[in-house]
Amino acid sequence: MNRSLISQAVVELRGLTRSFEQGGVRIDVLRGVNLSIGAGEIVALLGPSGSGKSTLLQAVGLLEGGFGGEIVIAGHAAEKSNAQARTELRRDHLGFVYQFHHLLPDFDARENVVLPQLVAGKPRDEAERRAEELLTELGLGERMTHRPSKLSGGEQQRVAVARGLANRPKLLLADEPTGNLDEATSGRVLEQLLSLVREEGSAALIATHNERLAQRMDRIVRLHDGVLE
Ligand SMILES: Nc1ncnc2c1ncn2[C@@H]1O[C@H](COP(=O)(O)OP(=O)(O)OP(=O)(O)O)[C@@H](O)[C@H]1O
Repeated sequence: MNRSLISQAVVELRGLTRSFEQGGVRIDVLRGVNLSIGAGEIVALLGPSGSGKSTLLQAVGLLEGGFGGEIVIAGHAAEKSNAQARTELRRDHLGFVYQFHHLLPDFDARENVVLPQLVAGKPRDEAERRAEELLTELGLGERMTHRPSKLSGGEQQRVAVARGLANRPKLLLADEPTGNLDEATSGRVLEQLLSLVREEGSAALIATHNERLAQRMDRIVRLHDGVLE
């Protein structure tokens, strides 16, 4: 990676560790993970089941405590921040897409993309324009007023992608974002996610089991024995 990317890193992990107790046995899942992701860089996170991909994404997403080491988000030392500051870092810099869409069932597709923007303080008309632009880009122009239950699995995940990007995050975190879709749909949705993330200029860290699609990203990192290789 060149120097300009390092200086603009959206996330830097230094010596990240995490252990869990299972049945009285301590498991060291992350054993000193180092990672730097530059602005606009799309990184595939690979590793066998149980290797700690979700745990790593939770650390970067500032969703849980209990980690050792340093987590720097857009130049801010997150592991030293209090809960309020971490919430602000999450809101201002990070977007999320999960394996299961987690859309709000009582709201239509557009409103699901509008709501996080309102929470971030954007005026409603602007938030609606942004939601419509993203959903149209993802081929959901005709589906904006559908509730999640009236959408296919692939459509639901595309709405979740739009929601994850709605606040123009510097970094999109995606944990097997198409893991619950059949292979053909998964491929199409991941293609769309990648092209939209590129267009938007966000960086992304995407956990996936799909080696073929991982090859299309800027870089592949692999979790093995608790470290990245
Ligand atoms: N809250 C927890 N308490 C105890 N053990 C946990 C907890 N969260 C994760 N683990 C353990 O940490 C290890 C890594 O889990 P993680 O979900 O991060 O792996 P993963 O690579 O995302 O797996 P998969 O590809 O199957 O989703 C597993 O052994 C898991 O059982």
